[in-house]
Amino acid sequence: MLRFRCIQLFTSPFEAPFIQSFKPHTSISCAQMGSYSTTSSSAQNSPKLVFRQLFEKESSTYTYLLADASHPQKPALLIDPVDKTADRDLALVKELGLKIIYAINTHVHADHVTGSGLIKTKFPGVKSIISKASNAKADLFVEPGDKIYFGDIFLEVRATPGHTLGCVSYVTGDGPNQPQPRMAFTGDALLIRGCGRTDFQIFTLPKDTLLYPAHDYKGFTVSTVGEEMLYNPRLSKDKETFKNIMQNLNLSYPKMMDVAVPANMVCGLQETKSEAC
Ligand SMILES: N[C@@H](CCC(=O)N[C@@H](CSS)C(=O)NCC(=O)O)C(=O)O
Ligand SMILES: [Fe+2]
Repeated sequence: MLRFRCIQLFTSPFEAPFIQSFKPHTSISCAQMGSYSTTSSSAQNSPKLVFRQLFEKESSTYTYLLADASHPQKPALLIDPVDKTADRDLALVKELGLKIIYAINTHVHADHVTGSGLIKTKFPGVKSIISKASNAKADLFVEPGDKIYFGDIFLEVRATPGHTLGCVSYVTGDGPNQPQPRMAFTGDALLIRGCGRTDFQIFTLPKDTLLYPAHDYKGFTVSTVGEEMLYNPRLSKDKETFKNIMQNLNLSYPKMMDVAVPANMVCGLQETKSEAC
């Protein structure tokens, strides 16, 4: 049975929150690394993706900026913004002539405070998004299978459990006018040649899907599903070996844990509680 959910349908998807939910989950698809923009070759009016991979060095966090440059209003979103680099990211949004509409988190981070709340105080029209299952506060809650539109481009929400409660990945669409190859923003579920915890759902995506995690501790910037299936030293092992590796990581308690988690449950602005979310 197909269930369709649409939160606040306005004249165009980016002018207001526009999230569709299709159950059962329909398959999706987009770009490349660093500074990237692409136009689908098949249709003249197809969306043009603007893509930037941004880095916050204290927590080794990647923030991703995506926008639909073909749309007159150039709607943009940030995935996993960090409070310390929110101003830098917003300055880039302005320089590129984009309109930020969403601040999205893959999960409640333990190592840094999200920039969502801060971004919303500077741009009150921006909606924060996180998964419903995370139990964190936000303007919009997504579930696996939901589609988040910015202009004519969308991200599908994919459940990628294991790292934190309700942690999800955001995957670009595979519709006829969506940029190719697909891109998966994996949060901490899958790191390049590593993982925060496992997520085998990522490996059901096409092998040329570009993988963009929330962190990198070794200098990598992008990988593919095919590469990680072959060379990820954790996920290429059998289940027992994997369990053994993960039980013996001996990672230290994240320095920011006691500050970051409570703050990230309320959009990054703990003092003002829910108002900023
Ligand atoms: N030392 C850092 C925390 C490092 C850490 O625990 N990273 C997490 C992702 S952030 S929740 C992780 O899952 N790492 C996996 C790995 O293999 O490193 C700090 O103190 O902040
Ligand atoms: Fe994390």
